[in-house]
Amino acid sequence: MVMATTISIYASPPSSVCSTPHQITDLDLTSRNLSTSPQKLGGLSSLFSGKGDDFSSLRSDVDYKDLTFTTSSSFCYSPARLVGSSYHRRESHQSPISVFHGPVSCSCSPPMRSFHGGSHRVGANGLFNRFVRKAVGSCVDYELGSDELTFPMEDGSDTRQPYARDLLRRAQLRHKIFEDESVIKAFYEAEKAHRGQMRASGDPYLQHCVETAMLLANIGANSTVVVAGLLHDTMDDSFMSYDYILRNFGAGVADLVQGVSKLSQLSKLARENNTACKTVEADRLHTMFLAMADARAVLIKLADRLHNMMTLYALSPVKQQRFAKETLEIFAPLANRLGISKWKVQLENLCFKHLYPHQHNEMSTMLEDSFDEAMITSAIEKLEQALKREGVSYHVLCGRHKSLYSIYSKMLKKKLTVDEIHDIHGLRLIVNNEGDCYKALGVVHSLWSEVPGKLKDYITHPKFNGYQSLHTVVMDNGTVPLEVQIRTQEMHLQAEFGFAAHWRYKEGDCKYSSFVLQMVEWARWVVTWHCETMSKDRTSICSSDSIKPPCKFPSHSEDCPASYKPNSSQDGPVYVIVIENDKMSVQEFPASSTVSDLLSRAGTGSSRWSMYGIPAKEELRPRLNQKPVSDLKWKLNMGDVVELTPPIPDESLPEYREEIQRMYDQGLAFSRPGTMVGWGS
Ligand SMILES: Nc1nc2c(ncn2[C@@H]2O[C@H](COP(=O)(O)OP(=O)(O)OP(=O)(O)O)[C@@H](O)[C@H]2O)c(=O)[nH]1
Ligand SMILES: Nc1ncnc2c1ncn2[C@@H]1O[C@H](COP(=O)(O)OP(=O)(O)OP(=O)(O)O)[C@@H](O)[C@H]1O
Repeated sequence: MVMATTISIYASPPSSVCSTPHQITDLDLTSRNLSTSPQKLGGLSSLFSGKGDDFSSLRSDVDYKDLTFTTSSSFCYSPARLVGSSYHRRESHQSPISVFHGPVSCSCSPPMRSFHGGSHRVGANGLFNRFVRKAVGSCVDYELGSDELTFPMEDGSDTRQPYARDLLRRAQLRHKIFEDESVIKAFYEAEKAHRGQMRASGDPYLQHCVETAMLLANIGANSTVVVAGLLHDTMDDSFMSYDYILRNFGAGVADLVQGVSKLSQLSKLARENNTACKTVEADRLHTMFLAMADARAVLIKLADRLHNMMTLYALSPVKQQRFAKETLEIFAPLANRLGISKWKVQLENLCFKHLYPHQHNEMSTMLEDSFDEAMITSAIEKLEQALKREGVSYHVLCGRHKSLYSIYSKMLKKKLTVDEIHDIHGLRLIVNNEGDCYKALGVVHSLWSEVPGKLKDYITHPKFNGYQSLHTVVMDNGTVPLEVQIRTQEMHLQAEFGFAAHWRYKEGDCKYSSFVLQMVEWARWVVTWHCETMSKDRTSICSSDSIKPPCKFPSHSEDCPASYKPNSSQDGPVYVIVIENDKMSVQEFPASSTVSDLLSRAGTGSSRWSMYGIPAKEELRPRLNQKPVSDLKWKLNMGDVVELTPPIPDESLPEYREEIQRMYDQGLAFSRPGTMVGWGS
């Protein structure tokens, strides 16, 4: 739920605070934090003032407020930084009215013509599409080649769809990017594409598109990503084609929408097969998602999933469970890898609530009083003043509440009671140099009493992975433990992007090949680059050699080892989805493997040769991305889907023949004389 904080000019994100005298340079696209920055906020400030539907049990649950890019999840406050900051500019775009909650009012609802539920893909069958288009009365024919927009752009002139105008106006009040010409154009295209479609919640489908785009806008995504966010479902759930999007919005947007569509298909496949419950395969899926699509497509998919999770109540309990499981296993870790910990926290807490309602309730009740935002903000103020008094300057001072799910996981993992978790409240201080780390530690210990045995000096004794920081736990008001982490900017960047990166620390990095590590690093940079903080802060970030990206951003040089591009030649493995006997698996193959290599691994291992002179396994009749494979030397690419159809056993052949004959006869009976129906097309 949303918490009001007196000091947050970030319109009070839920559970964190932050103060930065100079400039926030970290790239943690995180969550619920409070921070203070005397000079400039590097973090985003675009905020929602709305809040999650029924997530009121705890403030650590979803709220739509900020998705700050600031140092790990922070509430930021500082009088100085208000002046001329980008923050200020953005804040003026905030509105107290949420576009997200509650259905669009009845008076302006779109016409109901719902055919939602199936996915009618474009291009697979033109005849079929035209038929369905007619049948469902879709008002748009995307294959006609019209580049013209069929909606009036002028405000007020689109009298046909007042609900849409209303939705757009509300979105514009919340974020300036919705006034961008390309975004308005995309909005109306999405409206046209989804007209008449409703969500299970009863809301117009368009609302989901806007909410997805809004989530993206709030983490600072640029207009290309926001436009693609608005159109993200058009290829799957309407008849808009890749070419149409290309003509109207350019290749950048069309590729992103196609990327999201592919991710949606894979995710559906994985969900139906419960693939993600196997750790190894879930891990391959994360990697595959990042590798096969532009990292920004993953970002859009994550926003889409986050909004779907926020409205999960509208689905049946069975579906709720399925979505929540997949989200916890695939999407929350992806958000973590991309450094968007605000989304990760929201996704995890929502999954927690749906998958373990009993434990969630218990923890919510137990921690209701502990999640005291005022405590963090006052601790920050206290430390800020003391640092000023002692002449210790700093970059960032921020705080956060540990999320409900993170507390629960830590209790399980370390077999602790809630009272034994000392970092439910945490502060992080980023200073200029090592000497200041120790000075600041002295200041902290002079303000609060130290909990014996909890001081850790990872600066003098770095962790094996290179992680450096000072940690201490002190007692606030003599009763509440407060963890304080103190580090330099370089140490912080190492902790976010280097070998000691937080996602690896959380996941345990030993299992990753350098390929995966490079890819995640690249994806994080891409995502960050396309969001606001990165473009502002890259100079200072790149000043540290240890975490310097291998070449100049945004584009890597051709020979850069970290320049992962989908389908480019890579030494790393490829992950391929194999569907055999109706079972899906995610398999790893060395780079440059072929369909033939896959076949040699598949099946039950018959080594006999068929009458055509190819091994019997080729009788598995492989289909690659839905097309029969004609050349077994075809190279496998990341994210390929290979279906293997087992040979028809000899004894079943007569039965099959009879069945085919029956279908054939029926087909002829229903068709016009001389026309073949269903066969040979
Ligand atoms: N990025 C990153 N953060 C780390 C790493 N190690 C520790 N941290 C951070 O530091 C916090 C405390 O770590 P430690 O002081 O080592 O504490 P611990 O031994 O894990 O046990 P607790 O005191 O129960 O948290 C963690 O919760 C992380 O936020 C690391 O390798 N990488
Ligand atoms: N003391 C702190 N002050 C500010 N931010 C913190 C602090 N400790 C962790 N964070 C940040 O909060 C986010 C959520 O971390 P979370 O509480 O889930 O795990 P953790 O504390 O890092 O690890 P663990 O649960 O293993 O102790 C991360 O971005 C992390 O960097």
